[in-house]
Amino acid sequence: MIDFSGTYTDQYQLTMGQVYFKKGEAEEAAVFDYFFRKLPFKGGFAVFAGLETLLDVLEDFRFSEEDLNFLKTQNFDAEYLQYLKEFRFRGKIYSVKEGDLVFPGAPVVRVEANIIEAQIVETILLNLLNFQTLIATKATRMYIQAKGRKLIDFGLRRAQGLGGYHASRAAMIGGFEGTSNTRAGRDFGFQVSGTMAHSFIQSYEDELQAFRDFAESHPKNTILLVDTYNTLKSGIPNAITVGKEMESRGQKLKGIRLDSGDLAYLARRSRKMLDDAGLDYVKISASNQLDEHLIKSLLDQEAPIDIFGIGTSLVTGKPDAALDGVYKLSFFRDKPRIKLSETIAKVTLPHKKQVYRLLDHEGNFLGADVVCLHGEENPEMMFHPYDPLKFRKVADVPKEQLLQPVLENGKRINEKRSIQEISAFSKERLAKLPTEFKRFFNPHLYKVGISRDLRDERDRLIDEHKKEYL
Ligand SMILES: Nc1ncnc2c1ncn2[C@@H]1O[C@H](COP(=O)(O)OP(=O)(O)OP(=O)(O)O)[C@@H](O)[C@H]1O
Ligand SMILES: O=P(O)(O)OC[C@H]1O[C@H](OP(=O)(O)OP(=O)(O)O)[C@H](O)[C@@H]1O
Ligand SMILES: O=C(O)c1cccnc1
Repeated sequence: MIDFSGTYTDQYQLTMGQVYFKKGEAEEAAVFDYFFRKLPFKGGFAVFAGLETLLDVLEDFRFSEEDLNFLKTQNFDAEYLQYLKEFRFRGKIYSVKEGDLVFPGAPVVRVEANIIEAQIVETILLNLLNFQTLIATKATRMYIQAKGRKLIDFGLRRAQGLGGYHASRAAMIGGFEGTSNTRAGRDFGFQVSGTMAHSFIQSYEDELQAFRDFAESHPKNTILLVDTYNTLKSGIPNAITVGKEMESRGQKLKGIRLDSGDLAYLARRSRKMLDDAGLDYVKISASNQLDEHLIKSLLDQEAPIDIFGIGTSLVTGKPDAALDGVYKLSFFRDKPRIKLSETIAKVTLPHKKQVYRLLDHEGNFLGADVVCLHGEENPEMMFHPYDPLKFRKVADVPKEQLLQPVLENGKRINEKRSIQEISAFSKERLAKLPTEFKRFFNPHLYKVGISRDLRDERDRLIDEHKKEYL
């Protein structure tokens, strides 16, 4: 759908690449970590999404003729352009499983590749993972509040341009059951659904005829929009007339949609009118600037709404514009690397690393991940990343290893997982997270600590760098 060839990047990746190439360092091995620093939506968790999209892109990543012709105009050297012509991503990637819950400070993805390859894929990796993780997290927050009601993505028209395409994918991972986005349905294999716009009703002289024609044309999938003129005096009575006519033809009206006014009041009144007419099977759907807070509020008001249609707040991640995920070098030319910062929380963690999730004896999440050196089998202690007074013994706590190889020599190790599989897995993981991390207000802080060996290595490198400036 979108052409993700070589120029879909920040140009500094390519300019740095030329320097490595000219210095003969193209084959030097590097390790980068993808992680984020802050949970969006003041929430207690994030849902990792976008991995399969990234793997699709990386398996096929190359510079097209058009890319190379453009780069010729950007003052790159001819030999380097020849190198880019043959460029393939041949690296290895370790990752948390797509759909899993992830937390600030712990590596979510580790890229091991030669320095040029690892650098060139940075932008696309961040672009895909940051956005889909943000939207899958938002969708999951709505899924939790909807308590089993159906969620439909209506967002394409309100999305930030092409972002709507991947927003629909991420929404499905988060627990949406359908989308109005036909292209996303085509490409990702999930349910596409549609009701009708106000323009359709407006185009008729009377609402009833508009409803009748639609029902005749789409008898298996008729959801009537009832608020164009007057929901209770016109929309619902006309929907009941059409529902009855459909019954006489052996068909069933699927639903009605409320799109303005007091949705709780109107849903209650509509439900009663439909039930009294014997149309208790007709579903009530609601839309109009909804988000997780309004879904909660409507259900707290006991609004009998079966389906929520959500656009803007879902696909834009409102009110958080982006996930702040970053990609940092942790190992290069056989040496651990660190990035220093005035802010201690921003000092990066050196070395190839692994992440362990702490579990209770039933396999539920305890509420902490430990980042350690790759190869540490069972970290014994977990330290707060920068508060020396906070640590705990974790040697006897059951753990699971989160970073698993997913790509080797540029090719997937396992079969591509379907969205349905990823979404189901995500719900399994969500069920393992204690409720205090899922509440809206002041959720419990999920801890991400570091092992003793990793802490010592980081501190040693900080000292080493500091000495240079004494
Ligand atoms: N019972 C309710 N409790 C809380 N929020 C509600 C309730 N009913 C509707 N809302 C929300 O309140 C907002 C109302 O929006 P708005 O002021 O634009 O009214 P409207 O009904 O869309 O008006 P208009 O008739 O001009 O389209 C929407 O976000 C809607 O989802
Ligand atoms: O969560 P939201 O961003 O509100 O997205 C959903 C809205 O989009 C549509 O309205 P629109 O006015 O675009 O079209 P319409 O004429 O069909 O109502 C729909 O009727 C919802 O109100
Ligand atoms: O199918 C719908 O009802 C729909 C689709 C997109 C936006 N609003 C509504």
